[in-house]
Amino acid sequence: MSTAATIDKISSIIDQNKDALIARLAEAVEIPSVSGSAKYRPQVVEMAKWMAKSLESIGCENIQFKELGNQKLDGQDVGLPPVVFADYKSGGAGKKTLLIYGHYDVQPANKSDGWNTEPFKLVHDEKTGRLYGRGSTDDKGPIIGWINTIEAHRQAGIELPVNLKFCFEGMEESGSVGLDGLIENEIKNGSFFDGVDAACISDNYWLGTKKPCITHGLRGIQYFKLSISGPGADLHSGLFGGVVHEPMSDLFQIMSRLVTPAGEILIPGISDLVRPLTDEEFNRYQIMDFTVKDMDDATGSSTTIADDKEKILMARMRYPSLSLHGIEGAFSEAGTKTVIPAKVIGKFSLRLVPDMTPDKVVELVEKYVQSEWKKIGSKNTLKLDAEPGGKPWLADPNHWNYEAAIRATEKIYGVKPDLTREGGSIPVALTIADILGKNLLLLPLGRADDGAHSTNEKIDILNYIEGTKLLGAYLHEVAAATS
Ligand SMILES: C[C@H](N)C(=O)N[C@@H](Cc1c[nH]cn1)C(=O)O
Ligand SMILES: [Zn+2]
Ligand SMILES: [Zn+2]
Repeated sequence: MSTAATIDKISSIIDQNKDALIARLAEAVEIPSVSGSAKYRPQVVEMAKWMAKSLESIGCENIQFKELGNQKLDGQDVGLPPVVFADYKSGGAGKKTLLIYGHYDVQPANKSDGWNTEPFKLVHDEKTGRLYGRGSTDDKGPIIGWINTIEAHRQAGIELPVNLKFCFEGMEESGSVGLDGLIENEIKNGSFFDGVDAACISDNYWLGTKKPCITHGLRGIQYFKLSISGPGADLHSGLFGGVVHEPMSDLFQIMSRLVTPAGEILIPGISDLVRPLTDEEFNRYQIMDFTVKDMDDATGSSTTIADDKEKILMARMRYPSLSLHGIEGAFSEAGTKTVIPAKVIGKFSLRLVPDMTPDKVVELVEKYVQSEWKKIGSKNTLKLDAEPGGKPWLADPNHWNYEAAIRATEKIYGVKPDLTREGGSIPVALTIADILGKNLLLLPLGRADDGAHSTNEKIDILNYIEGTKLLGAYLHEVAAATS
């Protein structure tokens, strides 16, 4: 059978399976595998077991739970969720082997954050053809897409044209703690990664809502927690307002000196680390199929800082950013409590681009925050904690892995995909690319307006089903590619 006929046959089985594939995603969404909170750790482990069971059901072998030890979280000592390794051995000599990475953990979600539906229940909106639920697009839909496509091959009696090695982690949304070390150790002492020819991750999004893309870069991330404490307990502002240095006023001072409302990072030395823009790179932004409206649709507003396409694209893909995320310990409920919080923790992060490194960023931020703190002259105590960082990643797209993904996209969607860089971060990407020394590609399923990390996260059924077909088509195009 020709590659095109095989892809058609697999695609028609995926279409027939549609309801079952939605039910599979629903099962996964119902497990609240939130990695960032100690309270949900048992559910993250439950999700690892669910993954292992699903991988076994489609014929994977050598399924292993790689334990990573413990971590301190929310003041407790909790076990890290395991990394799930599995092999899909297709048999037959001379087949390529692909490493597939994904994550089974999710960001936190509460209905009270502003969700229209229960976040850990997959809700099918028949009118729009959308599936709402935490993890639907980030990253449960995509990782289940791999399972779906293998299942369709087995049902069609078509051998997979490549061997697969799966690496699914449960800590991606919380800094991928322990994963780099595990991979390094496995390469030194184990054999799981032997024979890998290239790698693919499906864990990002199209640039807009209509046109697929493939992605050759990610920003890195460095997250900070800035604690300011002073009074021995929360105080009455009538009795102590104007009398003591207030932790919250100090924190606002420091936080407001990190970034301007126009997004300019105020920390000296950061912009010097950014790789200069070349004409060739600028040309890539000019030809990307993207409008300001696409960004407005994705944000549900007209609030872009820049008004032209190239500046918006570069702000997301090639420049660093600094975002303020929240304040722990501050009064945040409805009503008018007149309290002076005794301790507040400001949360902020920087997205990193080539040639920034987490270590260098931590050094610059620490130096700046300490110097600003001295200027404030408060008697309170400041402590800055840096979370584990993730480096940026940029790949050369002139590789058979990318050519295969382009052809697969053309077959499924009938268009040549945009070649993009992603603004988000996948800390392990650089490890896979550098330590394994193999080409890595990002092949997204979801759209820009999916609301990953946000309220009402969704994946369109079209993206989930066509995306499942795309992953299958990609495997066939990889097999057909001349390396
Ligand atoms: C791009 C990927 N789907 C994702 O959302 N990654 C997270 C990773 C993260 C979260 N905290 C630390 N790293 C992201 O980019 O925020
Ligand atoms: Zn993700
Ligand atoms: Zn995410």
